[in-house]
Amino acid sequence: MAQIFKSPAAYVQGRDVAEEIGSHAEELGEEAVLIADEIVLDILEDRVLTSLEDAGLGTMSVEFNGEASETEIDRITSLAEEQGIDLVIGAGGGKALDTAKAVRTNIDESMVSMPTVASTDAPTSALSVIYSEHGEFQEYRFYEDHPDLVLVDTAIIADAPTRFFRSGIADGLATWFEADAANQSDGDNVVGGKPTRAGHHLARLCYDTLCDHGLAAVDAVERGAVTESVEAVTEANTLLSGLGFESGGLAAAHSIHNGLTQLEATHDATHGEKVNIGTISQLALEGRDDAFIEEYVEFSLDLGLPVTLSDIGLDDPSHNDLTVVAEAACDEEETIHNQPFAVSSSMVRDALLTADELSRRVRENR
Ligand SMILES: NC(=O)c1ccc[n+]([C@@H]2O[C@H](COP(=O)([O-])OP(=O)(O)OC[C@H]3O[C@@H](n4cnc5c(N)ncnc54)[C@H](O)[C@@H]3O)[C@@H](O)[C@H]2O)c1
Ligand SMILES: [Zn+2]
Repeated sequence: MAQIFKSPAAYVQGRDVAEEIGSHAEELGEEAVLIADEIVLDILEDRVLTSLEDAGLGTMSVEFNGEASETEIDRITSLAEEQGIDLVIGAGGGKALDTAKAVRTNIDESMVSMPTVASTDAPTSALSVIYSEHGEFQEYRFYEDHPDLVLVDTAIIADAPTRFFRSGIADGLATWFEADAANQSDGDNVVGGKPTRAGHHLARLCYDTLCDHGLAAVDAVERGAVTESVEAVTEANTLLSGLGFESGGLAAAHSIHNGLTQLEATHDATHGEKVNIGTISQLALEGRDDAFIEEYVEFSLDLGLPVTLSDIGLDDPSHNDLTVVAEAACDEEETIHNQPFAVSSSMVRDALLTADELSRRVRENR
């Protein structure tokens, strides 16, 4: 199988770049629709539409209802078709962006992805995670095309609740451990090929950037400040993590995350928060040295990330609950089989239990 690397055509990041969207997007279409929920429209609708209109584009906005569901995608697709839209602009968190990607694919036109939180690596990818109207996971949908432009205004990112920013760091830290496992096992990446050196090394750069700048960036975002560390971590959470996971490959941490979503009690934890439990469990599954796992848990605690099952809503989960998680994580379609050794559901359940106990001990000894 060939090595494949894919990415968005352009990435623009900086303080107040939302106001420049017109100059970056003017070649992409003539009639633009902005898809964002009420909170996000409040934050940027005026600025974004004015900039697009100044660049000569026609504009409209559609309020996103909050769920990346088939019904919502169909509703917005019909509106876009009626209005002759040829440029879809998605703004918000992962769900708004995943919805915009699906609408863009339905109408087969251009797309700008505008994350307003650095909470996941969804902004740069060519896939959507689709849910039922009630928020149950349904499927991954893979697309031919990436967004034509990803535009990230770091003033908006720094102003958003810090919890999103921390969650994006967890999603980004996992990227390296998973891409490295996929590389060691000669596994497949998410864009249908083997990892390139670029995919693997961008995942490593993501990890190093987060280790070097994560704590000071969280401090800055707590106060709504934009610093060079915030720029570095925003790029790591968004661009490096996105390219790293798609072109480098996923492995156990995200499969364990997907398994955890089977339990209703975890639904209040963010994507990145559940991924962090997946990462610590992956390290336990791999049999990493005690010192290495403990250092990772310490870093997570310093960042304000969850480390135990009860931190993500699972107080005292039953043996049966953890078996459900572990079995879902080991589904034959899951990326956990990119680990460089055979993985069974009992190994995953025991890794979850071990990671939980180890993290509890590290926290108690602080
Ligand atoms: N497609 C991919 O490659 C990919 C990758 C990772 C995660 N995901 C998906 O992304 C989703 C999770 O995304 P998420 O964690 O961003 O959460 P989300 O999209 O569910 O929610 C984001 C929330 O933040 C609010 N918000 C956005 N910007 C804000 C701002 N500047 N200030 C205040 N509030 C703001 C929104 O109103 C919304 O309530 C899940 O559905 C997950 O499956 C997809
Ligand atoms: Zn993720």
